[in-house]
Amino acid sequence: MTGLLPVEQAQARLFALREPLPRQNISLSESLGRYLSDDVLAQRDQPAAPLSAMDGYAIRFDDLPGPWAVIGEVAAGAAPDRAVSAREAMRIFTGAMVPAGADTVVVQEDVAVDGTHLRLTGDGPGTRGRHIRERAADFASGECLLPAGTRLTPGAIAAAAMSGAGGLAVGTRPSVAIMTTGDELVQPGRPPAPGQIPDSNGVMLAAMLAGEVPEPILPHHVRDDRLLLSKVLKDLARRHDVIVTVGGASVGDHDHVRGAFEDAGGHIDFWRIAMRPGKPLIAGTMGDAILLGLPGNPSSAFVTATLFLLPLIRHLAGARDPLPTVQRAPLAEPLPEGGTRRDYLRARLENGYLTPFLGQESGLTLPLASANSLLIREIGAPAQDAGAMADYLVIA
Ligand SMILES: Nc1nc2c(c(=O)[nH]1)N[C@H]1C(S)=C(S)[C@@H](COP(=O)(O)OP(=O)(O)OC[C@H]3O[C@@H](n4cnc5c(N)ncnc54)[C@H](O)[C@@H]3O)O[C@H]1N2
Ligand code: MOO
Repeated sequence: MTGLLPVEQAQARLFALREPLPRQNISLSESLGRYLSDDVLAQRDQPAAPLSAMDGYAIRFDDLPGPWAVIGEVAAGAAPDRAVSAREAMRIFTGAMVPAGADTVVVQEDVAVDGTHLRLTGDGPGTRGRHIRERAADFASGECLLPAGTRLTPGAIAAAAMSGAGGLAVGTRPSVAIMTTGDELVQPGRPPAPGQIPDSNGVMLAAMLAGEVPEPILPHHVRDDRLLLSKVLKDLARRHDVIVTVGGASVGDHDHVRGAFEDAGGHIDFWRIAMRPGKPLIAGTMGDAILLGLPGNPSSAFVTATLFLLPLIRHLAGARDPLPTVQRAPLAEPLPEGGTRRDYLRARLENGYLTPFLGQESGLTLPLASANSLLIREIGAPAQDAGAMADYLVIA
């Protein structure tokens, strides 16, 4: 089929429509899901001094098997008030600084103490340095812990906090509007008249974006009226960085999104992608706003949102790797030859094997509820046997 843009080219053109948004400073508690503007460099060694990993006694390994005189105590958060000399031990707790002179911790389960007299009753530490967290074992000052563009997960936020940061510079999140189109749509929960269906794409897209935008998005619905669509698009373009439309992207007499967008002064950058589902995808700009026009079929909307909408939002928010990661797994069953567009088959990865669903029509909604993968079939790919390796994207 001619005139269809390959997926990677379309993604590159989409990202080229606008630079990532400016940076902003935020606190760590607000940073979940944001993308770092700068590398996070450690401002300190972690730990900054050798620490005990257990509750017990700090000793010199060479003094084993004891006995020892207990000369004092050190708890987490305090500095030891003296060093440990030959045949001396200091009571120590998990996370406490190891006193100078000591090089090993013997756990309290392995000793008996009587006043200040300490003796070994168990196996003891075995090796020098046992139960001690060495200085900088986690990371050293100056080390790059998280490169710019990293998504802040709970673990990454913990590393940033431990590095000494109290806040972070991250990319601003784009403001996104979702607009559903189609006279056949009724709000979920309302009874559809003959010929009508519930609007499932609006809530689906809002849910897909939930981790990337500050507030839940309430979709706008607009009838198949070119003039009205044009007015709404113009208004949304003034107020948002990204307008996502769904439906009306194809060639039917009631498919008005491209026309209405141009009427409103928008410029279409590309239309139609060599993918199935999702062929009629539209991308364009109006001022600084980007239009992403998704096809209306539920599976087409889902797949194009996975491959274009979420990556665009991540790109604008400063992500280093905005695209979904391609994984590989063996097929549970044989696959026929690939077609003339790249296929993204709704599939399930179970026990390490990929099974595409029987129903791949893009109008189906139910497969989206049970799919956890999109199995990728390249244009014209040869037929494959069960067990052959295939590319897929994780979607759940
Ligand atoms: N003659 C041609 N017809 C079609 C072509 C083509 O190349 N030539 N392309 C087909 C392909 S591929 C797709 S995909 C669809 C996309 O069409 P639109 O983006 O214009 O979408 P609509 O026609 O508005 O709707 C398609 C389908 O999806 C349902 N829909 C729409 N919005 C929602 C929603 N918010 N929630 C749930 N379902 C929705 C709508 O009722 C239709 O059934 O065009 C093919 N046609
Ligand atoms: O592109 Mo459509 O999504 O093939 O049905």
